[in-house]
Amino acid sequence: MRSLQFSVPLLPTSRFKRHSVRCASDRQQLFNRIAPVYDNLNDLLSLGQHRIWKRMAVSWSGAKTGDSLLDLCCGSGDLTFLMSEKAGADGKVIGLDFSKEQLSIASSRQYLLSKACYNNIEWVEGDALDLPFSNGYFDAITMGYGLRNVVDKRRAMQEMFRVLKPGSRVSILDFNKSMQPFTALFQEWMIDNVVVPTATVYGLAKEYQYLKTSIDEFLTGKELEKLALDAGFSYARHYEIGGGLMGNLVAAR
Ligand SMILES: C/C(=C\Cc1cc(O)c2ccccc2c1O)CCC[C@H](C)CCC[C@H](C)CCCC(C)C
Ligand SMILES: C[S@@+](CC[C@H](N)C(=O)[O-])C[C@H]1O[C@@H](n2cnc3c(N)ncnc32)[C@H](O)[C@@H]1O
Repeated sequence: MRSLQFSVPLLPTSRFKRHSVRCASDRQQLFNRIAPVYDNLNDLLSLGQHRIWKRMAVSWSGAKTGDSLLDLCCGSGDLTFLMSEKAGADGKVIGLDFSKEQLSIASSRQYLLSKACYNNIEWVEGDALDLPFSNGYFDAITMGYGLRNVVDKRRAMQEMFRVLKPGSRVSILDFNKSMQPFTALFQEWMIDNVVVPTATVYGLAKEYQYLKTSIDEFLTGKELEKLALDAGFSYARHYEIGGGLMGNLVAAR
């Protein structure tokens, strides 16, 4: 899975195997199962809007040419590819995920899309709760639809803080747990009446029903800002996007 164009100081990967995987293994299996349809369903269900939200997330990360960048919970790589375009040939990008199936799709997309700058990408199978990187290594981090899915959000935020350089930013895109009753009801209605019925066609009803539970159990924008400040970030601001259905937390170390 790892490409060998450049070498990032990875800590021994056995750390990944020792921690968190077992308790997170249901989620890992869920993301392995949905991998074959994940990209198509995102385009269909969001009417392509997720591509705009992802561009916004990358722009908020402050990533620039020559940077060392990290895309956490990269899945099939949408944000990693956008980060790769920002970093350019002199930069490097790591896409990290714990789902082998998602990483395998990401890696084949890298090959099929065959843009020269994508040579700066390395795919790493690993745990967002126990990052195999040294302190203060990255110039910017993105995480798209990942924080809601990790079993320990506080730990994930602490790990992002640890591997970021002082002054650098993390940009975290996810569903917004809205405080507006109409937005929250509309979001729930969309999942019950559009998302789950569509996923049912592919035999993935349960996997997409999980979306609703995970949003219920997620944090509001204000709570996310507090989580980041508690983890040590000096600045944190949550923006509602996509008509309030989505949110993006920007935090600076
Ligand atoms: C981007 C989408 C889903 C990502 C996604 C995230 C997860 O954590 C999952 C977990 C388990 C299974 C699947 C996923 C998963 O696919 C698609 C989002 C679609 C929205 C629910 C609906 C968007 C509605 C509108 C078309 C947007 C209108 C915006 C307008 C500006 C008001
Ligand atoms: C909804 S997908 C998002 C994929 C991609 N970032 C995007 O925006 O389309 C969530 C991803 O988080 C990954 N994930 C969840 N918990 C993780 C963890 N503890 N460590 C690494 N990856 C994790 C899953 O395997 C899955 O690929």
